[in-house]
Amino acid sequence: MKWILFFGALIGSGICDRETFSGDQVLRILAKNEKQLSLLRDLEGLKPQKVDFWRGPARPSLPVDMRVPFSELKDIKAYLESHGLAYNIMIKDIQVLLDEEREAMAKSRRLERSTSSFSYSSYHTLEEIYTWIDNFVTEHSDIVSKLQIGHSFENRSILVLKFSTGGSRRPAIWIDSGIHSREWITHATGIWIARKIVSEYGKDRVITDVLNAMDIFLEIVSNPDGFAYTHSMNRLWRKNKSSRPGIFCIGVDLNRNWKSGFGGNGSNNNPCSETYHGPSPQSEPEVAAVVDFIMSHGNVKALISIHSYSQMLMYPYGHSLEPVSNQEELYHLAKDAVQALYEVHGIEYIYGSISTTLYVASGITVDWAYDSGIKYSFSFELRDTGRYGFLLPAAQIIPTAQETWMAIRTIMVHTLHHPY
Ligand SMILES: CC(C)C[C@H](C(=O)O)[C@H](C)S
Ligand SMILES: [Zn+2]
Repeated sequence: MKWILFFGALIGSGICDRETFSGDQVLRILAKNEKQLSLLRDLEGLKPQKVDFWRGPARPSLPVDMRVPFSELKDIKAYLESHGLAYNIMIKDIQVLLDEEREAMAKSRRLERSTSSFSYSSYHTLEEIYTWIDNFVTEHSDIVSKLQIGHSFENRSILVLKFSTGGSRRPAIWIDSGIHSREWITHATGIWIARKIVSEYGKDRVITDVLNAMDIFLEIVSNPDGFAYTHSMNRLWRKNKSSRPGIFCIGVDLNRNWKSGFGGNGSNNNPCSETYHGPSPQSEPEVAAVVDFIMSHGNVKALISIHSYSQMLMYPYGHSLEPVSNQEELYHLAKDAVQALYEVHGIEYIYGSISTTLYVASGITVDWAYDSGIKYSFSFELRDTGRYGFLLPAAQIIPTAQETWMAIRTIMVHTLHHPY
């Protein structure tokens, strides 16, 4: 009984309230050389957290975006200045953007309730997305079904939409979004793409051909625990919510927990790091569920894993600078996909292999997919390039989804025309 009173008091006292970010800033730093990059890396994974990399230290030519808590701002700016690290302020006060985002969501929710229609140009909670999935599947039961491929660490269902016009174990395309929970634009894009697939079947020759020959699997919320947490407690949470005895910090970076290159450079064995790889490959139920599903399906021919932000389209490897065997093909396919994306709203993406375009990252989804025989494996980094970062305004959801769709469509049709 005592414990209930204690925890009740704790919650009542606001100690367990949602994290706020008043006065927190996102600094963009241009490191001139490797030494300066390592000075930035030294700030990673400290407890209490001194900085949160939104775009981690990669190469001198790529800017580093770093969220700095208000309480650390003075010290961190002094540290940067003392080491000759030039920076500018990308976001002056994170909480202002968060308040605007929450206000927009509340307004949209009121409208949705009154019109009982789902707004594709708004962000939604986990419960709203799961309800939408059930309604969507009911409405399009001729072509869509809902699969539960497992449960998250906190025992939430892990759901996948299957788009199929028949056959059995047809060659398939896998798309996932939301593996990093704070990348809200990816879930919203996934929802829009689901509706686009059903609306284009029978209209768009390309999509009709794809779905007459292949199945599409779409996992919109790949990290349900983390996503729920971004709504309830910490909007900027990236990892899952797993905890283990004796480990002080919560969560594993689900995009470092895959077998290929596990534990290598570009992942961290510090549980307090945002890129903590976990105790072993596939230790996390959210990753193990996808591995089991794809391996037992055995006929997935393309995998697309959607992240934000930076406006990049990349292919393996992340864990190595070595080119993959069909690098030429992936390069040209990425080029065509990025061109198709550009033609929608004039948004420019860069493209190439992960390790040479962004940074070395080990234990990532697309490296595992490629090494498991899925030769058309891509990772998207959606909008923007840092003006809003993970806090992309909802007004950009539909334009982002429209352009991303054209790139994904390009990859799908290439996969259809190049069976293997
Ligand atoms: C393919 C990888 C490198 C994606 C990347 C990450 O997981 O760090 C995003 C920046 S979140
Ligand atoms: Zn990500």
